[in-house]
Amino acid sequence: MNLKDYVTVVPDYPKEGITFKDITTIMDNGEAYKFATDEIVKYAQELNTDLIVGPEARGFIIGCPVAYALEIGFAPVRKPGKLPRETVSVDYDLEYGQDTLTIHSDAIKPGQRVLIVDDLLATGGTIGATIALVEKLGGIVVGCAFIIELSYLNGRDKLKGYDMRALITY
Ligand SMILES: O=P(O)(O)OC[C@H]1O[C@H](OP(=O)(O)OP(=O)(O)O)[C@H](O)[C@@H]1O
Ligand SMILES: Nc1ncnc2[nH]cnc12
Repeated sequence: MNLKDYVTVVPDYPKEGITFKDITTIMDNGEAYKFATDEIVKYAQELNTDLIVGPEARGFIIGCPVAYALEIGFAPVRKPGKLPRETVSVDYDLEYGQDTLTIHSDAIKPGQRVLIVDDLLATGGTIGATIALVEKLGGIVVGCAFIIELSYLNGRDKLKGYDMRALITY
């Protein structure tokens, strides 16, 4: 299957000059959504993953079915004020803004092999912050998986030394 055929490219969203890659047209096609999930499941198996960690909101859409298929846990990374118990947090930059991410302090057991899953790698800010959160809690980041990588934003340069897998590259 050519997964790229299922991505919808939206010019000038959410701001002029940003070319938005919309994955909802992967998700609303059962075959494409399963194909994308299965590819990440295979990658997670190669890495002997113990736990999936995904940033809100689109990291949940991709990460949760991967965790379900592998019968392992999923730990959510969320924007501030959304997790009810003690958290750790990290500030980060986006392609179009700035934000903070948090995770429950007890979400990861020290030494757990964590695969980080998100829909898209752009500048790498979100994944850099998610890596920092996992490592603060003593987790081992074994890899990062995406549906899409925007290689022209050079996100990988910020994330040297980490194994990365993207299903589609622009
Ligand atoms: O590599 P980066 O430059 O950090 O950008 C990638 C992130 O941006 C988007 O999320 P966004 O923060 O827009 O939140 P959403 O998933 O809640 O829409 C996307 O889902 C990634 O998580
Ligand atoms: N260009 C883009 N398309 C979709 N999601 C994004 N998140 C950050 N940049 C994005």
